[in-house]
Amino acid sequence: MKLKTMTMEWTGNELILIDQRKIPLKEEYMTCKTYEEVAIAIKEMVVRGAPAIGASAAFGYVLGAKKFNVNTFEELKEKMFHVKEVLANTRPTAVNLFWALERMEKTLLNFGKLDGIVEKLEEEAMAIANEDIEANRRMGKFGAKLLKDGDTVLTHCNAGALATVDYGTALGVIRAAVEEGKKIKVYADETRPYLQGARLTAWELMKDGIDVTLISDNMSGWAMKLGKINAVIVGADRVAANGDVANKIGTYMVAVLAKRHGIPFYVAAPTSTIDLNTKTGKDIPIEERRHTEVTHCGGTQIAPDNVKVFNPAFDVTDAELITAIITEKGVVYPPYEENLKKLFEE
Ligand SMILES: CSC[C@@H](O)[C@@H](O)C(=O)COP(=O)(O)O
Repeated sequence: MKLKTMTMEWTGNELILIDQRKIPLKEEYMTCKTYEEVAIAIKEMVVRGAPAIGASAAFGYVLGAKKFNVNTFEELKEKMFHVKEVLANTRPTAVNLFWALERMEKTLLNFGKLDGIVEKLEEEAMAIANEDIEANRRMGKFGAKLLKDGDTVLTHCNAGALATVDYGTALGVIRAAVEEGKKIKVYADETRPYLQGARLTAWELMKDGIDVTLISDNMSGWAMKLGKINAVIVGADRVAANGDVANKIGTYMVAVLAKRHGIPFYVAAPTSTIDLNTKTGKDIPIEERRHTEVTHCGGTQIAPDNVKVFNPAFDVTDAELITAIITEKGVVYPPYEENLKKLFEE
């Protein structure tokens, strides 16, 4: 079983990830042969973006199962509880990570025997990856209907092919609209402090020949006021049952600005990102990352030594600021509590 996209390659024995820390200056790859290496790749953001993290963790789980020379299924089960824990203890906010690991563990437990388990787990990881590509394409088709020829879309962070197995969520919607022949321009927030917009979104869209203009985060309000933006589309790391959305830090600010200017604010997220077990945004764990992400830029110190820093990697946008959530099962409008639940009932 094999899979190869721009973001990741599964060879059957290893997971090869494009090193997203190096883009756009270098195209380098990290080869993970063990589940521990996959955990490091997720934690250090070699791979990032909710669905890409989920699929990588699933392949990491397979690498874990391959590693152990055990005699009984019980022994394997014990070892795999640990593998799951190591992979889960990497990044707390994106629910796709836990969703994928739960799915892998359920497959293991349901299979219940040693013989053939690695193949079974590999099949499941491949399904997770392929379903993500399929979901993004479907989301793209639904979302493209919300855009008209000539629109300029503002996006935040990178919710593109690099953040997923392929095609992207927010950028998937833009790609689909462009594929339909619509002329769409994109404004990409640089997305301080980690600069996923400047480094990844700009790179990815330019590679595809999609018209992209880079702005720093503090320019989005002014760009809206000047009438340059027709819609905002972002991805999500976790959608709570009431429709609150955790996404890259700065998303909330953009949503407030969009409301002020009467611009539709869309979230594109597969159902694997919707977490009905998390009631509201208040219950979503927000990752805090190292202070050097704020005090340094491209390796250069830009702030005084020992300055105090607050570096939450995500924020929560209240459901009331969100015009619609685009999923692979269709576009969901308020009331979210009721309508998100329906997605899982069909
Ligand atoms: C399709 S990806 C959606 C989100 O995961 C994305 O917008 C985001 O916030 C990524 O954060 P990151 O910290 O780069 O993993």
